Amino acid sequence: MEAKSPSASRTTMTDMVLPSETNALQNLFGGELLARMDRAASIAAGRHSRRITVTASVNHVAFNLAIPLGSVVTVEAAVSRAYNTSMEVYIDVWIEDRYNGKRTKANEAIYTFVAVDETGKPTEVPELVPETPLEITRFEGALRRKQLSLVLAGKMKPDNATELKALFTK
Ligand SMILES: CCCCCCCCCCCCCCCC(=O)SCCNC(=O)CCNC(=O)[C@H](O)C(C)(C)COP(=O)(O)OP(=O)(O)OC[C@H]1O[C@@H](n2cnc3c(N)ncnc32)[C@H](O)[C@@H]1OP(=O)(O)O
Repeated sequence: MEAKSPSASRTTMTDMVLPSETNALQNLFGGELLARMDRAASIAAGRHSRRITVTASVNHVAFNLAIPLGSVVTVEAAVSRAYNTSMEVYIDVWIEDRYNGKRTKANEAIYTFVAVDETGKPTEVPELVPETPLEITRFEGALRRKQLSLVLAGKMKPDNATELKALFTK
C-alpha cells in the first residue's frame, strides 16, 4: 500500500450554530460538536484508508472556548498517524468572525478510527508520512497517546506502554 501524507485525508466542514443545537447559555451543545468532529474525522479516516472506518476511541477533547449561537464553525480533521489497522485523527475547530473573517481556535480533539471490512474485521491501512513541522509533532506524540488509550481501555498492560512511560522517566 502506498504511503500517504496528512493532506490526502484533510477534511474541512463549515456550518453554523442553530438555536436547536445550543445549551441553556446559548452556546453550541458539546454533544453536537462531538458529532460534527466525528463526522469530519470519519471522512478523513475513510480518505486515508479507502475503507469503512469505525470510531474506536475518543482520546482527547478540549472545550477551550464556548461557541455562541450563530457562529460560523469550521471543523478540520486529518489523519496524524497510521498503524496496522488503526489511525489517529487530529481535529481542530475554528470560529470565524463574521465581519472581519478572523479565525480563532475554539477546540481540538483526537479520535482513533479503525478500518474494517464488510464483516467488521480490522483491515490494514496505508502508512502515514508527515510533512510539515506541525504534522511531525503530532505524528511523534501519537504513539504515547495510543498506548495511554489502550491502557485506559484495559487492552495494554501499563508495563508494556514503553513510549508512554518514557514521558515520566526522561
Ligand atoms: C471514503 C471511502 C469509504 C467507503 C465506505 C463508506 C461507507 C460509509 C461508512 C460511514 C461510516 C461512518 C462512521 C462513523 C463512525 C462511527 O460512528 S462508528 C460507530 C461507533 N463505533 C463502533 O461501533 C466501533 C465498535 N468497536 C469495534 O468494532 C471494535 O472494538 C474495533 C474498533 C473494530 C476494534 O476491534 P478489536 O477487536 O479491538 O480489534 P483489535 O485487532 O484488537 O484492534 C484493532 C486496532 O484498533 C486499535 N484499538 C482498539 N481499541 C483501541 C482504543 N481504545 N484506543 C486506541 N486504539 C485502539 C488496536 O490497537 C488495533 O490497532 P492496530 O495496531 O491494528 O493499528
